[in-house]
Amino acid sequence: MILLETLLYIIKNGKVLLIRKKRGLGAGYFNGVGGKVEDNEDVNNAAIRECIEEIGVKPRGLKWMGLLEFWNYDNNAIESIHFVHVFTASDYNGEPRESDEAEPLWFNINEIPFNSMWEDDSLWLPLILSGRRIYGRFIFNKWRMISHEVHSICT
Ligand SMILES: Nc1ncnc2c1[nH]c(=O)n2[C@H]1C[C@H](O)[C@@H](COP(=O)(O)OP(=O)(O)OP(=O)(O)O)O1
Repeated sequence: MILLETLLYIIKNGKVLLIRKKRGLGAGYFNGVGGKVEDNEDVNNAAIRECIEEIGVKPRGLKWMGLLEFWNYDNNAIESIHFVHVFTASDYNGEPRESDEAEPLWFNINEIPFNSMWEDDSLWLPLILSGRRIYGRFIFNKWRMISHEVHSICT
């Protein structure tokens, strides 16, 4: 199964808006807003749609910040490959609100709750939050990370 997905981080006044995911893959973890890109949708519009659906705000000032690959194995068999386009946004319209998918919460940029996030996040999210564009590839077995690589994208 190959999936095309998005992640979006709204960064404003030295804080980043994360969600506590309430259901599905990664439930209980903090993450950016995001999810699967739909048919006939580009990745920018998917990132905007997921943000509106999950926390009720329309992000503004979107910047493409990189591509992450998550390869998940179940022992020797590939279970899923996720190609995830990552964005930041500098502002938004509306007021963040909870949905059945997500609870939005602001964190200081230097107080990200990495202990309650996907294991890979601490390897790349600080780079994105400092304005670097990146490519990352993370290999998991049953969603436990077994190897990784992270590179800055030359601009
Ligand atoms: N390992 C890792 N680190 C950080 N982020 C993620 C992962 N694996 C992941 O899947 N993700 C991200 C990528 C996506 O943004 C979400 C998963 O999206 P999901 O909730 O499955 O997609 P939706 O389209 O919102 O879900 P449904 O509507 O189908 O329930 O996690």
